[in-house]
Amino acid sequence: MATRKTGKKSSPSARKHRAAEPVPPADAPRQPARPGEPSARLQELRRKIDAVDQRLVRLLNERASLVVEVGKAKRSDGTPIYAPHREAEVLRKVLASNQGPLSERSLEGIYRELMSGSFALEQPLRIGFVGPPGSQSNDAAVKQFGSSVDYEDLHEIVGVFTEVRRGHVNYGLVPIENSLGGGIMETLDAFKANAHQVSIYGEVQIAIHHALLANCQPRQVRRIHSKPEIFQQCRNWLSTQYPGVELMPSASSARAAQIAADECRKALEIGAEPGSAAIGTALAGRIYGLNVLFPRIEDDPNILTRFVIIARQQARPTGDDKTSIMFTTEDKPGALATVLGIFQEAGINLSHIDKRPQGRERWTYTFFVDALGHREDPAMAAAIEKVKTHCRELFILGSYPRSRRIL
Ligand SMILES: O=C(O)C(=O)C[C@]1(C(=O)O)C=C[C@H](O)C=C1
Repeated sequence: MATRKTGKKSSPSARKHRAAEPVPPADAPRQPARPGEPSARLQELRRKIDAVDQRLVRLLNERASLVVEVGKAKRSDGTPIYAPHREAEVLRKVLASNQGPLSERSLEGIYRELMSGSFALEQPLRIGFVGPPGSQSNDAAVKQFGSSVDYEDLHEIVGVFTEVRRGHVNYGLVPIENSLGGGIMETLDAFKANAHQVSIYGEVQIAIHHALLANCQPRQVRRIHSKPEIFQQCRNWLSTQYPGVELMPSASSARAAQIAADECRKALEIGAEPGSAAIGTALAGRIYGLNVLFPRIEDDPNILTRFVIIARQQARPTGDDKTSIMFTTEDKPGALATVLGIFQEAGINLSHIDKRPQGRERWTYTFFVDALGHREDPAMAAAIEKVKTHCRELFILGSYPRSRRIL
């Protein structure tokens, strides 16, 4: 109810007769606002946004109250806090109901952050990643789990497996395949050593973008730090934009950002011109205090890295899943073809295959395949049982929702 200057509340009839503040129609000639002053139209639109925000805050907290109850229910029946099948369902329903103008990418980003907040309401989560902070893996973890969980730099891929296995982190995120370089052998080897205790619980596809980061003007750049393979991925851009610059190899793009920031700071302390830059993620720029001079300088804008989320739990079916299987075949001609043929006969599509030396006998291999479907699907379960009869060893690394979007 409106309150007049006296503080008394006005009666509905009195309000009815008070001349409402004129709201110019959308197509009215724009009243020239005083310099620096928003126009009447802009002010009215902002008032409407404020009113919508009030409703949104109420709805978000209504949703959060339900999530608190979800957390209690999960604790009483031991259901995992992070539920990728439910996350996939929430995102699918939300995006299906989106009529715009908000883009799907924006709406997904909002909901990922909303679900990150849910974790904080249900139970604080710790996510292990391969650092240093600002690495591509850190960028992928934050894009997947949002800002309301704790992150722990476990330095090496094998360290993420170890800490997930020990329960020191709830989930881990490790790179498994890059569209340029293929399979990440440290991850494949880590699965060979941990297949009993760690499962693949989800997957994340990240578009890899490299930015030139520095605290100086573009023309002042004299040396650029980064990983050798990142210099390769930006070779054409570097040769046209910075043909004479000194390229300084570093162990990681995040470390490169740290070094460039330190060199810039030392130069400024002695009054010298800072000339150090790094190629890394925009996240690394934010962490180490470097500006993005040029975003997306990679020669190929379609580089993707696929990460897997590892856990001590198994993900439930969603109807759109993948099953990753690791196996060594018998040492006889055509053994691998026989295994692949079993999936083909079962009408199961294989989306990925990779191999690593088996490690015990020379020229024997451990194979990794991704089959479309969940291990609980009858056709998949039957095919896997048949494949086992042609393998020395077979481990199901995990069944999990297929990643349908690139973050
Ligand atoms: O429904 C659940 O299991 C929740 O934990 C809630 C919720 C959500 O915010 O919608 C949060 C986290 C997810 O992994 C899935 C969904």
